Amino acid sequence: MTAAIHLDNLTISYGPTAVVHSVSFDVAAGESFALVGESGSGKSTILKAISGLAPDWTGTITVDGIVRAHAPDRAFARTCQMVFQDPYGSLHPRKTVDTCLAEPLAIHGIGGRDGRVKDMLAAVGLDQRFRFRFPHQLSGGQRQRVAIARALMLEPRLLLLDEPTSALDVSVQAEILNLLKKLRREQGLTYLMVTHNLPVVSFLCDRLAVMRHGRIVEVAGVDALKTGRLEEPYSRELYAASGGTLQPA
Ligand SMILES: Nc1ncnc2c1ncn2[C@@H]1O[C@H](COP(=O)(O)OP(=O)(O)OP(=O)(O)O)[C@@H](O)[C@H]1O
Repeated sequence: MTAAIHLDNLTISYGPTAVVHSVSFDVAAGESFALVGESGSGKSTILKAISGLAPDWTGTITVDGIVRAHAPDRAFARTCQMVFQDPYGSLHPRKTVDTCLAEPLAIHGIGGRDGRVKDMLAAVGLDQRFRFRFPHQLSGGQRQRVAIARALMLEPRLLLLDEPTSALDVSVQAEILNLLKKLRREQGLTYLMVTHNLPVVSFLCDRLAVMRHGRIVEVAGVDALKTGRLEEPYSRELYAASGGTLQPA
């Protein structure tokens, strides 16, 4: 089976500095895969390179069977979308929810605007009365629902999720995690997700890669995380720091 995401020997730089070094992994279609590790280890940079926001990379990036070029690629947006940590920053402050959701359809010349906006609001659990509000008239959780709805407007098969709940209050985090779980099940989505939060990985992911200093230290199934049986010393350190009880590797 073709991997939904295939990264081979991926090295990513900002100017003269490489921050991700020779990273390789596959994410299967329908899988939910997490990147975890300390701050600055290069997790977000991997998502940015896949989505075209960090263009200085070498190696191979294949998404849904198509090898990514370095040039902008409009068709890519219909396959794969990114959701950012801060929904306030990612939504235009002077555009209503309606405009924000309809925009991707207009850009890609897709019809059925009204029906699709209404359906997508319902899919992310937002009442239709939110349709003509502006971002500042929404709560943080509602804004993140809008950001997720916008990402799904073009019916992509993959979502790149960059700390999608870490800017939210704890009580709201659970709602958004439940929503992401439901959407993945209903729409057969593939997730590649960056998070600091190991309980989030246990809840939402099938496998994880642990990163440190721009390299992958370990790839493991979520069972190894749930049972405290990660193998590499750094992964075990990270797990213990999050309050987990280690078992023999
Ligand atoms: N636009 C940029 N220009 C230059 N350096 C950058 C840029 N964005 C990130 N970096 C650097 O690249 C490295 C990796 O950053 P990245 O954001 O990918 O880490 P991360 O693992 O996602 O961290 P965090 O968990 O804190 O978000 C860091 O050293 C960071 O300072």
